[in-house]
Amino acid sequence: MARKRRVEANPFKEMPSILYPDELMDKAYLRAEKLAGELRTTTRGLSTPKSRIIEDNKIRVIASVLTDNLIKIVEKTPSVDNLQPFYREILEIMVGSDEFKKSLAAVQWASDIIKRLGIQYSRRAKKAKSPQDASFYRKQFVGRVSSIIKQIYPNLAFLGVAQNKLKNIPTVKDLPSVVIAGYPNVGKSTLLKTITNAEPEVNTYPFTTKGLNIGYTDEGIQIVDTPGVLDRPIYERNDIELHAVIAINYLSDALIYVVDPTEHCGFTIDAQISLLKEVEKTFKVPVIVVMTKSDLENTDMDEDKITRIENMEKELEDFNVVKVSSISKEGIELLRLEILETIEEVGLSELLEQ
Ligand SMILES: Nc1nc2c(ncn2[C@@H]2O[C@H](COP(=O)(O)OP(=O)(O)OP(=O)(O)O)[C@@H](O)[C@H]2O)c(=O)[nH]1
Repeated sequence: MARKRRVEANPFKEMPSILYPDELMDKAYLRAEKLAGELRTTTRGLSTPKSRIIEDNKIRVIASVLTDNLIKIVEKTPSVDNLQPFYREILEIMVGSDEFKKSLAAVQWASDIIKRLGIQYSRRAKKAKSPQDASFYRKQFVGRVSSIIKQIYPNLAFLGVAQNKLKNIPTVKDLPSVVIAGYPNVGKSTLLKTITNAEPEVNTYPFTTKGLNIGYTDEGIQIVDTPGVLDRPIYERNDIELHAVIAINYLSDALIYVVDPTEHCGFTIDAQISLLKEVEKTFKVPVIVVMTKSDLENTDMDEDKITRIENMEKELEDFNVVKVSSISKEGIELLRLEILETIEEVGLSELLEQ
């Protein structure tokens, strides 16, 4: 089976900090004034040629500071179309890709137009008939560029917020990855801790308020628990959650679906099986079904529940099923082996740590 992804380091890490219109104009203006000061000390009086030189230089410095800052934003921000699918979904979830694209285009537009105005006004200042004219062209230039910068204020503000949100999203390592799914309270995070023998890294992905929990097995398999993402039927999800499901889909080489046959989780076996089928259909990767809480297997049993469990066993005939208890550790070693075999089955064993 072809691997779906190669997730690289966070592509938004290089995005520069975004200056706001006033800060940007101040920066350009200060640079221009500094240069003008230097030029003035090398000249005496304000003859027409000298004033032309000063105003022309101010215009060129302002244009270049502004365009440099704007173009840096465009160049250091990954283009939406070249993003890997996983990060494209993240972008959609966190800030909205359409608005992101639109804002970058606006910044590019402003940079182009300021560059053109810079050339135009520098020419005018150079040809000015008097110091007053030269200064008038420079002021007109400053007025025009500051109104352009103000015009893209919403776009700069949007990119500033986006940069803040996106710069710290953690990298999901390019290791074979198994995603854990199942209703709330079935024992997913306890299982993750048990099979990875470590406190998982809790990465604050914005999928839900809870983030992603990631742990690593001794063999170097990445196990990803996705609280709030794969824990209820598709029809109950909003748009953002659907994008989260798609993003997680790009990460998963295999799935562990956790079923709690004791129903202590508060969800019926039927509901759990039906979510299993939905997740299996959506992800199209091998699924290991883990029947958890096996230490409680024989508690609270009545006729009804016994029938439901028997039906469940029939429903799960086609699945690879492992019974485990995170408390007594029953089945844990078997599950580890199953995971390893599944990773080998999907052709990813060469990615395992030696
Ligand atoms: N007896 C028993 N209890 C378990 C086992 N695994 C988990 N539990 C308990 O079940 C409850 C839910 O476990 P969690 O691991 O938090 O479940 P979860 O699926 O991660 O829940 P969410 O974070 O809400 O999605 C906790 O009280 C656990 O202690 C098990 O194997 N045996």
